[in-house]
Amino acid sequence: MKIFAINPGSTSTKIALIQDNTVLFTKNVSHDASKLAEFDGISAQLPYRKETILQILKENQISLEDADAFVGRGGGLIAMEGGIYHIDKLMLDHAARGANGIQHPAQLGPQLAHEFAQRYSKPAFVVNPPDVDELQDLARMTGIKGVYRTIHLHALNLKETAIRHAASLGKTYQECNFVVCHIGGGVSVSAHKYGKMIDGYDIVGGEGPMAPTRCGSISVSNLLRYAKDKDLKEIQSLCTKNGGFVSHLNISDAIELTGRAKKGDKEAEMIWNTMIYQIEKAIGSMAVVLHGKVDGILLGGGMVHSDDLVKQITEACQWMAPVCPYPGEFEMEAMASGAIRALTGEETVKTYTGKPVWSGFDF
Ligand SMILES: Nc1ncnc2c1ncn2[C@@H]1O[C@H](COP(=O)(O)OP(=O)(O)O)[C@@H](O)[C@H]1O
Ligand SMILES: CCCC(=O)OP(=O)(O)O
Repeated sequence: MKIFAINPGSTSTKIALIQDNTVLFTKNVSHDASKLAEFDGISAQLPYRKETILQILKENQISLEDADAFVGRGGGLIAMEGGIYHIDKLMLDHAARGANGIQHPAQLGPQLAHEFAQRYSKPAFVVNPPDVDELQDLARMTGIKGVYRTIHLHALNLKETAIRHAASLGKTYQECNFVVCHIGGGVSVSAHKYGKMIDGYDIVGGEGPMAPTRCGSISVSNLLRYAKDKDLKEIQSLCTKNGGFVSHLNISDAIELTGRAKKGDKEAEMIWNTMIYQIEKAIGSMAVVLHGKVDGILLGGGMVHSDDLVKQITEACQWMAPVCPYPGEFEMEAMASGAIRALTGEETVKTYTGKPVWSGFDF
């Protein structure tokens, strides 16, 4: 079966044509930040991202006529169970307007997959979007009455990495406990207990470790002091695109940051080591969530290509469980294999309800 997968990210659009387990064609287009800044809101980027994809297909003489399904990374959706979802009218509406209040390019995924699927009259799916919420009750409560936690993170890659690592141990995802991280443009750290992601962070809401484009957790009073004479939008953008490395040095590229550190830039070195330190602390807290019964600490994402990052995390965390690096991501393959499971009937396809998967405590 041939699947066309579309993964719009904060700085890139990744596409792949995958047949069964073989990647026939893949391309990662980086977008100039100033080009993306021209658009007013994420959904306004849709025609530009679509045109970019059509151009690549044309240049590489790729036909989608015989694709069996189209799959997009989801986003902008109301908290939902993990799984494979039909892209329907309600999902499209929520993705287009960012119904969860977050603006992230992942919400273009369903819209793009739907447009291609319509063109070729084929089905369209979303697999484990960032809005997957399988939190245990204890992870939902906060210290403010009426305010409850929900999470937005790299659910697709976290779950796929866990599924693959479990298989490498001769087990299923449902038989293992893992702390799983995605260390890329955003940084996700999560606890997976017997096939459910029971805790994690809202990495577009200002939770978790600092990341190249995100400020991460910060004390409320520090933030209020900082925000006193600033616009709310400016503060929100620290949580999604202008925090972290960008706030400090106006760059998001970890290769450049570590390059500067190697040349003796003490500030760059401190920022790099601080991010890693915060990731280590987050891993420790997720190991506690699992009561120390951890079959592995799995590291995915682009920055896991850095030997220094893997070495530091391994030294700090290997006393808890084996640290296993998976540099890069399995997002394209995860989307395609989800679509194949949907087409073969191996996994039931869910319908997006637009209602939060959790609606409050009974007390
Ligand atoms: N060899 C490397 N060393 C350090 N950082 C790297 C390396 N390769 C890629 N990266 C960094 O990984 C980040 C992008 O990760 P990626 O997982 O692709 O992002 P996203 O989560 O946005 O898809 C960038 O900051 C990039 O500089
Ligand atoms: C919306 C959460 C997923 C995420 O942060 O993705 P990127 O790292 O690609 O921006």
